[in-house]
Formats: sequence, C-alpha cells, structure tokens
Amino acid sequence: MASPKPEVPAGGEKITIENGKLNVPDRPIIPFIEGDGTGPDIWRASVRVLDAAVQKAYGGRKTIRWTEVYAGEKSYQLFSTWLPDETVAAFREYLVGIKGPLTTPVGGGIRSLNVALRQMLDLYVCLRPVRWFHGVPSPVKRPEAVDMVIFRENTEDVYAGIEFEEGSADVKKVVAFLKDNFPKMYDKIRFPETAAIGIKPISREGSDRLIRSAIQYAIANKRKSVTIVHKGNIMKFTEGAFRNHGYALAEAEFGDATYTWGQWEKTKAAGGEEAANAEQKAALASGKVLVKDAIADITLQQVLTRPNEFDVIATMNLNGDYLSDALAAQVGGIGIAPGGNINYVTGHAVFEATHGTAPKYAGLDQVNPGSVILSGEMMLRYLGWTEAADLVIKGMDGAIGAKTVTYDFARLMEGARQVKCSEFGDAVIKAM
Ligand SMILES: NC(=O)C1=CN([C@@H]2O[C@H](COP(=O)(O)OP(=O)(O)OC[C@H]3O[C@@H](n4cnc5c(N)ncnc54)[C@H](OP(=O)(O)O)[C@@H]3O)[C@@H](O)[C@H]2O)C=CC1
Ligand SMILES: O=C(O)CCC(=O)C(=O)O
Ligand SMILES: [Mg+2]
Repeated sequence: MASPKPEVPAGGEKITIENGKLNVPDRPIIPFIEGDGTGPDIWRASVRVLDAAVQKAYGGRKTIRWTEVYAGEKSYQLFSTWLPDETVAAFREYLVGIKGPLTTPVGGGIRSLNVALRQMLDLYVCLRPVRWFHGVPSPVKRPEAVDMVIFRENTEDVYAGIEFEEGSADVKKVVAFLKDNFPKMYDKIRFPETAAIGIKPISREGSDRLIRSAIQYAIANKRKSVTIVHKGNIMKFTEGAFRNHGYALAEAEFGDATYTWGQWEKTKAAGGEEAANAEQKAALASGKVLVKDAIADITLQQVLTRPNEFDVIATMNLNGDYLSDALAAQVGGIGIAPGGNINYVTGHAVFEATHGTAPKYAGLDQVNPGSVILSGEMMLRYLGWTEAADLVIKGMDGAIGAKTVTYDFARLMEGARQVKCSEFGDAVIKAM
C-alpha cells in the first residue's frame, strides 16, 4: 500500500449539499476507518449488516460504495503517520463517513485522533441517542424509561487540548503571566511550582450552534424538553455562560416553540410563583418544548432516579463524554451505544460508536458490534435512507429478542445463546 489516498470506487458518486439539503446519489461514496483494537472485528460485522439492509430495502437500486481511509495504528504501520491529510480530505470531499474507535494514550504521546477529526472537520455536534432495546439486560428497574438524545458540544472545552505540562518552559510562562497580570487568580493556584495548567474555551458561537441544533431536533421530533446540563455554579463564565446563552437563544430564535426556565424566573420575579407556574403550564399544554437546565452532578443522579424528566440534553464536551457512557450503562452498556459527529451547516458527518477500542478483546471476534451497526443506522437515516435504517432496527430487535447476543449481554441474560461478533451480524441480517 503506497499511498493513503483512498480509491475512488467504480460507479460511486459524491454526496453533495445544496441550500442546507443533502443530495444523496444512489451509489454514494462513503469513506470508512476500520479503527484500532476491536475496530476491525466490529467493522467487518457492521458493514455486512449495513449492506444487507440497503440491498433488502432497495433491491440493488441503491448501494453504498465504501472506500477505506486510514487513521490510528493501521495508518501508522502503513504510512508512518497517525492521521494522513488524505483521510481528512476524503471526509471533507465525500461529506459523510463512518469510523471505528481509535486509541489515545493516557498522560503523554499523541493527542486524540478522534477529537482531532471532529475539530478539523468542525463537527460541532456529537449526537448520541440513548434508548433501550426490548430484552437487553440492564442494571436499572425501568430501562424503557430511558429515551434521551445527547447533544454534546464537540469542538471546545478542555478537549481543545490547551494544556501546559508541569515543569515545562511554557507552563512557567503561563504562570508568570498570571502572576504579573492576574495576581488574585495566581494566588488561587495552590502549588504554582508544580502545577500543570489547562484552559477551557467555551464561546458564545460554539454554545449557540450546539444548543440551536438540540432545540431544532427537539421541535422536529416532538420532544418534550431540552435540558441544558452544566456546572455553571462553579465555572460561572464558561459553563454558567453556556446555560445563559441557551436560554437567550431559545427565547430569541425559538420563542414561538419553546418555554424556558429563564422566562419562568422572570415571570416569578414580576408576578409570583403561581403566575410563573400557570404560564409554564399553558405553554407546555400548547405543545411548546420546555428548555430547562440542571447542574451536571445532580444530573448524573437524576437520569437514574427520574429518567422520565430527561429528553433531549444539550451539554459541553466533557459533561457529554461522561454522561453518554453513564447513560449507555442504563440501557445495557456501551456495546450498543451509537453516535454521530455532525456539522448541520456544512453537512459533514462522521458516525462512530460511543465506546473505545476495548483492546483486551482485539482480534477475538467477541465484542458487540451493535454500537457501530446502530451508528450506521444513524448514518442511513441522515442520508434519508429510512427504509434501510428501519431494517437495521428490525434486525437488532429480532436478534436481541431471540436472545442471540454477544458475551456482554449473554453474561447478564438468562437463557441467552452467546455468539461471536460476526455471528451477531449474521443474526441481525437474518432478522431483517
Ligand atoms: N471515539 C473513540 O474512538 C473512542 C476511543 N477511546 C479510546 O479507546 C481506548 C480504550 O478505552 P477504554 O477506556 O478501555 O474504553 P472502551 O470503551 O474501549 O472499553 C471499556 C470496556 O467497555 C466494554 N466495551 C467496549 N466496547 C464494547 C463492545 N463493542 N462490546 C462489548 N463491550 C464493550 C468492555 O467492557 P468489559 O471488559 O466489561 O466487557 C471494555 O473493556 C483508549 O485509548 C481510549 O482513548 C475511548 C472512547 C471513544
Ligand atoms: O478520543 C478518545 O480517545 C476518547 C473519546 C471519547 O471518550 C468519546 O468521544 O466519547
Ligand atoms: Mg467517551
């Protein structure tokens, strides 16, 4: 393999976007990254499921023309680079893609390739729906009550990677700058000689576009509420501002379709709590979406104890990362948690599972491919190939309903037939 430039598959055509609407040809070229660790096992099973769904839905009239692009360990082995420019260029050119997980070392080494791709392509929404499939073993009593859609901001926050290492010349400059210019802030650094420093950018534009997408989704999908999750009591100017931007945006851009707790507060201040409650009740009865907020720590408790009160969630990068793994556990685990990284303005989207490379299972054909299968289902729906997407769901429902499952579910289920990763793919196809 001499070049990381992707092959152009015969007969394939590019997906384009015009006036905010995707034009999807019948033979779209879709780049994919296999991923590290368990990525190749999962991809092999998933691509068969996606192709089978498309074949069954359209009888050959539509097919995906996959083209492999490289990143992570495979790319490093082949081309001595972790993320070739050609890979980023392919996702730019073909608009929609899908990827397996990529390894990020802890405490040193390369920064996350996953995060880098999201930033380079400006995929500002990390969309992670969390729902329960009938029969999936879950640690909670009523997993069916969990039906939430996380909108995680994907380009800012501590994930921007603005960090200065302890003892480095750079951190000394940053600390000296704080000492000279912001002495009160400098005094708050408990051990300035040995502190590493991280910077967390949260912008108005970044917050607005994420929250706008969440509200638009809630309105389009007739959801009841959007909860803005933040730690704004402690980080007032970053996470607190995110909440404030959210209320201001909802009121300015979606006044006809939303009612906010910000409005409730204003009415309460002017006319008392009863008046505010009556106003909220009337707004919700008329079908408006409630835009509210919750602090991140209590959110992690309440999504467990009162899942019915959460619907669409809009949050920043780190909170969203924690929340998406925690919520995945409630509906049966990370093995079937899908996601998509999307820029709703340019149309660029890269779909990927919520989980990582699960390295201890690499090459064993053992893990659950459901996460990438369902990420593919999200991709099909994004393309407007609803019939194929519905078949993927039918197949997943059928396989799980028949208790034909991978080890992660089998260990928690009575009477399950444990199958390999590839065999689970077969079971999904059979059940379509
Ligand atoms: N978007 C991405 O590419 C992501 C990459 N990563 C990276 O992945 C690497 C490993 O991260 P780690 O923290 O171990 O998290 P992982 O999500 O990779 O794995 C943690 C555990 O989750 C379970 N699990 C994960 N995937 C599956 C699956 N498909 N089917 C069944 N169970 C699954 C396994 O649990 P059990 O052992 O109980 O069976 C596994 O040991 C790191 O380098 C990290 O940075 C992490 C998250 C996202
Ligand atoms: O990039 C990584 O290695 C981890 C990313 C992650 O945890 C996530 O996107 O949920
Ligand atoms: Mg994560």
